[in-house]
Amino acid sequence: MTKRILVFREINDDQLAALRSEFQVDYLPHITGFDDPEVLEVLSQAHGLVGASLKVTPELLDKAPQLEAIASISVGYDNYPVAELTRRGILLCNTPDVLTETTADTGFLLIMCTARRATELAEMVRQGRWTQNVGKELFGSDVHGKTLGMIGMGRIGAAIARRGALGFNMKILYSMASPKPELEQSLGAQRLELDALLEQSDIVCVTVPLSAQTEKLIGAEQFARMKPEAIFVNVARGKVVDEAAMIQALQDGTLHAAGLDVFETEPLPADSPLTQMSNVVALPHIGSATHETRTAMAQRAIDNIRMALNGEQPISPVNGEVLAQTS
Ligand SMILES: NC(=O)C1=CN([C@@H]2O[C@H](COP(=O)(O)OP(=O)(O)OC[C@H]3O[C@@H](n4cnc5c(N)ncnc54)[C@H](O)[C@@H]3O)[C@@H](O)[C@H]2O)C=CC1
Ligand SMILES: O=C(O)C(=O)CO
Repeated sequence: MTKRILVFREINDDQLAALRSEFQVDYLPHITGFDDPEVLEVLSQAHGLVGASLKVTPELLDKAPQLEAIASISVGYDNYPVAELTRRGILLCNTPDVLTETTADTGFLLIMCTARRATELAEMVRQGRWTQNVGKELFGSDVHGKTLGMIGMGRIGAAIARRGALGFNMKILYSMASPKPELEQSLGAQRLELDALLEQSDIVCVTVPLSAQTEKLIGAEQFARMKPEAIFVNVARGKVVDEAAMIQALQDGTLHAAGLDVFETEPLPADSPLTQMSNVVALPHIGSATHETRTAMAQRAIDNIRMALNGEQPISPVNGEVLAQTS
């Protein structure tokens, strides 16, 4: 029997053709949810799912009785009920590593744009408002030589820290439960408790996954601890931050500026105050969005789903316990 896969994120034509040579593929790259009756019909027959950015709930799994595996085109897997998938013997795979450097580039892009006020000033030029030499009131702040505090020092965190230490001569602080001796050695990184990191950093950058433990990890109390001239950057997940508290801190000057790729609600509602603040650089969740990296992520997901549905060990399983159950 040919297995059936629902693909709900755009992939390249050659990748789709390769999948179609082996599986029956329902290609619905533009759906924004699974509620549509036509989508539910496809879901009820699907053995595999390949996609990203849509919430999969336990209730939805009830409507997908054939489901054997999900290959997310993302490294973050907060959209999936992992314990429930494991309980049902459904394998979940993600795309670590292939997006690390591109997402770190985005993190550094946000650091640079926010510190140097690049988007705000580029907008001034575009609108024909550059009528005199830029004076003090529009100066930014240096990035090189400053202190970069990493909340989360995994793959992406370490790649941002490496850019900071080796390219910009920055002092690196990080907060994590366990030390990273190789980064302390190679980057001179120093591990601190979160509060001390917040108090000492010029730039605070979040790269932790969203989980029950990290939801709203950064709120009013944490913003209050930061230096008044501090810049806050989030390339992880919006819900790691108490967004209302961040907006308040930006409005009352407790927080100097923020560079954000991720938000509590995405797409960011047009009436969010964040869209109007000159001290905010807001990007539409483009951490990994380059041609090269999105192609590599889709390929990893395709390899994962092929292997999973053919009973082989996929490259990057999240809930490997499922494999142990079936072997
Ligand atoms: N903006 C974007 O487009 C993208 C966002 N992401 C987000 O970035 C996250 C991180 O990705 P990777 O670096 O590949 O994951 P990773 O698993 O390599 O790194 C995350 C690190 O955070 C640490 N951590 C967890 N809780 C912590 C806490 N409370 N305090 C300090 N450290 C903590 C973990 O121990 C781990 O070392 C993803 O889960 C995803 O949510 C990833 C790719 C693109
Ligand atoms: O991979 C992820 O987790 C993303 O957010 C998008 O690349």
